[in-house]
Amino acid sequence: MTRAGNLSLGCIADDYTGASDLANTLTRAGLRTVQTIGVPADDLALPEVDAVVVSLKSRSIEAGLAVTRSRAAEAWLRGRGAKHILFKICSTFDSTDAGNIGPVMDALRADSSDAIVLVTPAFPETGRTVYQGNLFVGSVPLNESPLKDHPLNPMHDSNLVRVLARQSTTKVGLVDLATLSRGADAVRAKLAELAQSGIGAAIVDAVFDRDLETIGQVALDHRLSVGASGIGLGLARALVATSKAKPDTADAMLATPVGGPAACLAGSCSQATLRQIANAEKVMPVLHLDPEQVIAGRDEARRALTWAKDQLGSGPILIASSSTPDEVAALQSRHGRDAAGHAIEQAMADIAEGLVQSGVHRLVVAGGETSGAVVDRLGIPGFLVGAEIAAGVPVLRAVGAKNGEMVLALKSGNFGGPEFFSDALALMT
Ligand SMILES: Nc1ncnc2c1ncn2[C@@H]1O[C@H](COP(=O)(O)OP(=O)(O)OP(=O)(O)O)[C@@H](O)[C@H]1O
Ligand SMILES: O=C(O)[C@@H](O)C(=O)CO
Repeated sequence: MTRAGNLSLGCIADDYTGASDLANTLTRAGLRTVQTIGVPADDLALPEVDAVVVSLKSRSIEAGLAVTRSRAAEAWLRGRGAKHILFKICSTFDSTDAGNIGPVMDALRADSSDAIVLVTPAFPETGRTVYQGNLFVGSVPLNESPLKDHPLNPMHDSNLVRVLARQSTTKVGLVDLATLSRGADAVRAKLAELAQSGIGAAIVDAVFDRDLETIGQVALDHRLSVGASGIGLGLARALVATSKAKPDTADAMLATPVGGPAACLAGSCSQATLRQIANAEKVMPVLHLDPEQVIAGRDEARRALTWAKDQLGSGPILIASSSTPDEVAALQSRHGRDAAGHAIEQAMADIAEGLVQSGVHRLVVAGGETSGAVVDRLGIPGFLVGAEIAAGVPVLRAVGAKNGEMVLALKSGNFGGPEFFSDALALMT
């Protein structure tokens, strides 16, 4: 292992599951990639890589703090030679009018001196496409998708030009699909025209991977871009095509099994996760936390750990806090959105810590904020990217962890097929 040196690509992800989604995409496209948790300490030994994804937990924190943390990550990545930085946001543009996509983009743009920033959350492999600036989740606009009921950032507007303009100090424009279809030079010309008229950020339409390839080529002319794994794919393909990075796979680094008991934790309340939990009930013991009791104190986490210790010898288990949108809304109206979310995240972190102390070294976590709380508590500094469980969700091998060898899967709430928990455990040997 050597220190990461001359990076082709530096990435700052606003949550941990999003970071592993991006690290997965970059790895599959041929970039040797490592995911770090927070800005790495100087003595963290990292393998020789093309890309580093610094995972932050900055999606739902106060905007000023998100800016400060993102800038610290930016400084570290630029210091390792990264010429281009991708600020990785959620493919469903998770944010509020207070941020944090706009404020972080504005700060990183000021640092990069780019006249205009390309922004696209499109990730066609998972059904996220952008047309005329409107984000679609599968066949429906964002504001009609399950994201309208998100516990932390309900999305009520699918027009990203408007959404981003409300959060940013710059004017926001659009590069539409018709321009994209005319190729990289047409996109360059459109961006120059927008920049000329004082527009500092452009939502870029993308429906197919070929659109992302065009966007990736153009983005490399700039020092900063903003988007989800789709633009990561475009950037990676452009870097590999121009031989700025060597095609490789991380599989060789990840060969040795970890073994031992396995557990799953679900804090995501997305429709996809609720369905995956229902299916897991058929194949493993599932404990549903009582969210009221979680908020009342730490006894609920202790109850869950006692239950888990009795079960772990017989096979994998799942512990879930997840509830339906109506139940989430009722809990939030009694306790406040942030207080409820924070208490449940900390209970999940308590449970994860107890599970690892009981010998669990294979852990699946569903939900970005939930994964952030868990990984922080376990003190894991970084991950190598292994096999792909589902689009956007790889097996992760911890590096430099104080708890010894561990494999994890950090699942974005909306990702994975109906049998995700079993699919993950089958690959996490
Ligand atoms: N029963 C519940 N009632 C209210 N809030 C809950 C409940 N269960 C979990 N939460 C909170 O809801 C939030 C879920 O966010 P999280 O990021 O973990 O999942 P997600 O948004 O579905 O995933 P992603 O960000 O990857 O799309 C967390 O703050 C979690 O603590
Ligand atoms: O882009 C996505 O949808 C995911 O990587 C994510 O960030 C969800 O939290």
